Amino acid sequence: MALTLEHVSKRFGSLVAIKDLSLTFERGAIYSIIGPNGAGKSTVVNMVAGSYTVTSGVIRLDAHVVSSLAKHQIARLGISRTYQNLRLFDGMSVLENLEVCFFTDSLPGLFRRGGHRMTKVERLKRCHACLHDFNLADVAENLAGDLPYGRQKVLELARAFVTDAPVVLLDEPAAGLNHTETKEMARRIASLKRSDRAIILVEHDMDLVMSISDRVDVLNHGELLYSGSPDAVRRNEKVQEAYLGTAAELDIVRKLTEGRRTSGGIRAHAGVVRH
Ligand SMILES: Nc1ncnc2c1ncn2[C@@H]1O[C@H](COP(=O)(O)OP(=O)(O)OP(=O)(O)O)[C@@H](O)[C@H]1O
Repeated sequence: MALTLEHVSKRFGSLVAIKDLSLTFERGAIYSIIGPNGAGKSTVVNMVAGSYTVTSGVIRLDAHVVSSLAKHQIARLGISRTYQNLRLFDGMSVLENLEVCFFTDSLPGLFRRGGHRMTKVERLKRCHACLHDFNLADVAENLAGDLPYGRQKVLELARAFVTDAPVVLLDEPAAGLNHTETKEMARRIASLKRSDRAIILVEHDMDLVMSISDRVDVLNHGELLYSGSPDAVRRNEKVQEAYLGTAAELDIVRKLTEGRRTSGGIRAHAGVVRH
């Protein structure tokens, strides 16, 4: 039982963002997709979640072809996600931000469990358990927009898990976090690994990626450059050449600028560090 990408390609006009990509993600593991800026990582997440259509190929969740479904149908099947940039409802409370995840009819892209409409009591019980698990119970009634950035990232994470989705896509969960918060985020994500769930993350922080991933998939120019265990990826010369050398340099920049809030993390593009 798995999420599979079978010969998936994505074009934006003349640009081939993803080229003939085939990957399988089984439940019970944490996967990371890494690669240079523009490699196609977010495009993969966006295709799986239904934000982008595929140009060719098929994406399946078990027996379901998800690549022909709308975003809210995919969410309902059990694929939830976070975004590179926070997408919380700032004017709603922390608790309400979790509650809305159960209504996909009115809010496409958010998740309602397998077509079963839970009672309000069931939903609230689940949300409160989630607040407790994610250490957010003390701010349940606060406005999401009033939380410090680090806790907003935790809330965003909690939203992806509150509905118990079997596939969770995390797009740069550590973007903009300082070193301590990033370590805490890594610990938190690792603790969310379960035999009935696949966690797939796109992340530039190599310490986080290497410390929690069961498998790392390296993309370069929209193609799979290498796939393997963190150790194997670290040792691979092609990966070092295409990405990890740059990532190590970036890590130095990140540490120097640690704790500064950014919209999409501190990332390099053609040698330019963006804030
Ligand atoms: N909606 C879009 N329209 C046109 N081009 C796009 C769109 N989304 C992505 N692209 C292009 O597709 C390529 C892959 O982009 P993508 O965002 O998937 O890369 P990435 O690996 O996630 O990069 P980053 O690490 O910077 O987030 C890039 O050349 C990007 O400019």
